[in-house]
Amino acid sequence: MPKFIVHGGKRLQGTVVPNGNKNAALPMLAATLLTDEDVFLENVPRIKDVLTLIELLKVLGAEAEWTGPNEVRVRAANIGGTQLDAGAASRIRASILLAGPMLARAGGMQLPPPGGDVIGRRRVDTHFFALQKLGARVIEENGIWRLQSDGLKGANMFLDEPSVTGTENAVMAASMAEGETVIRNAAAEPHVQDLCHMLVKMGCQIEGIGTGTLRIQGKKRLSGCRTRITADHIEVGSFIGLAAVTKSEITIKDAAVEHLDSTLIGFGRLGLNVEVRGDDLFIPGGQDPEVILDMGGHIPKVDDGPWPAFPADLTSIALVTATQVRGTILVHEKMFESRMFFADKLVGMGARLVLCDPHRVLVIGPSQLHGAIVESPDIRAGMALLIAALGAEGRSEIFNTGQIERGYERIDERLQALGADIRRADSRGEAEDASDATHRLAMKQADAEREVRG
Ligand SMILES: CC(=O)N[C@H]1[C@@H](OP(=O)(O)OP(=O)(O)OC[C@H]2O[C@@H](n3ccc(=O)[nH]c3=O)[C@H](O)[C@@H]2O)O[C@H](CO)[C@@H](O)[C@@H]1O
Ligand SMILES: C=C(OP(=O)(O)O)C(=O)O
Repeated sequence: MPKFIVHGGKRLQGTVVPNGNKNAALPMLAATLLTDEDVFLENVPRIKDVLTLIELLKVLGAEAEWTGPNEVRVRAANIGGTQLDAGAASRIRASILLAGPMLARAGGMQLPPPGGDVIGRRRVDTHFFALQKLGARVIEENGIWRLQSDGLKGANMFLDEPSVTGTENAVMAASMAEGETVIRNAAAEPHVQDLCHMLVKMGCQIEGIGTGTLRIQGKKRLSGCRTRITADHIEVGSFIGLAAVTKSEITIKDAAVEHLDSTLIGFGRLGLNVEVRGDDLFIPGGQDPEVILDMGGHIPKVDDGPWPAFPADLTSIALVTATQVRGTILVHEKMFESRMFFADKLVGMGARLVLCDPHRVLVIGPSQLHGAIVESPDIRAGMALLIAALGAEGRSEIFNTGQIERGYERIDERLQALGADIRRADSRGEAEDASDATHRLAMKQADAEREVRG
């Protein structure tokens, strides 16, 4: 099983450029199915989830190739298959994003349950509610969903919660539905906005992008387009946490600062100084941050919520950061039931904190972290543990790196470039798991394709 070996306690220094947003790349790849013309996506992160989704697009009959280190061309001229392999679909959450486009373009598909992070129950009711409102039929048979439609029709709907991927599915289906669709209580995250801007380039009319009400005029036919994925605000937040925990001076270039208000408020409560310089962030080194108390001297919290609130995906990073800040703060992750469980692993590394319940962790900092052997339970907890290891005294081993690499491209190389002592190792004699082997193969294929193209 691959692992990272880290010798922590070193100050890092340098500039890092965030990759394109994972959670935008996935729906935008799914949206390529909405047209029979070429779609070029720029700034696509070369991460495991993206490679898996490209595999699934190919199963459905699309041509897809890397046309640059981070550029993908997809042409879904002839959609052939309408059935996905359950193994591949269950490796990523985003397989469910094929539902909307396949209903719109091919009249349906058979969809196995999606995978994604094991961070608590992940309901899909909002997706099916929205698709049914647009006229789809959903039949569950032996754990597979059969989705069918004889033509989608625009509708006025209020989502029971602003589900991110649920909204994305609804928008993609509505983009080719007959007439107008209004989605109220829609999610408005930067990735939902990126997807909507792409659909507009493809010829669909959408009003209200970035708000909780989207008004979509469906089109019979959408065209190809070229579009760029915005910088990943979750990666930016992760690098802020990295700088804080390792007390390093780091510049984050092209950080899409227009999406960072709530993130900077969250890290601001942790007393961290982050300077916005144009579209870059500069985090001065050697900081000794102290929690900023609420008025009256009350204990503050970093808590998440639907956009534009502090992102749920950054709560794990906020937690590890809080272990290195003077004072007491509550980290409250309201959405997922098990995302905070990795707090125990931080305790094992020396952090002083109390896991109050599945959602709330009270952190009393700072504490001296020491190296440990740990396993990444999910993508963000994995990144938080990697950050902890880089700030800790001594040697750490982080297993299940595949989780981290679902979302962070070449993270070991990028950390090395900042001066981190991290290397990748394979424990000899141990078999790789199936998804790691597929990832390696897909990476090789992508590189070979690139070589052929010169
Ligand atoms: C591929 C992708 O884009 N994944 C993201 C997407 O997942 P995903 O789209 O699966 O997440 P949802 O927005 O559907 O909701 C996630 C969970 O939060 C709960 N919930 C949701 C909305 C709400 O207002 N209150 C609430 O408690 C839901 O019940 C659900 O259990 O959005 C999540 C929430 O930002 C992120 O963590 C994931 O990284
Ligand atoms: C939870 C996440 O991803 P996914 O929804 O793909 O599991 C994440 O990006 O933090």
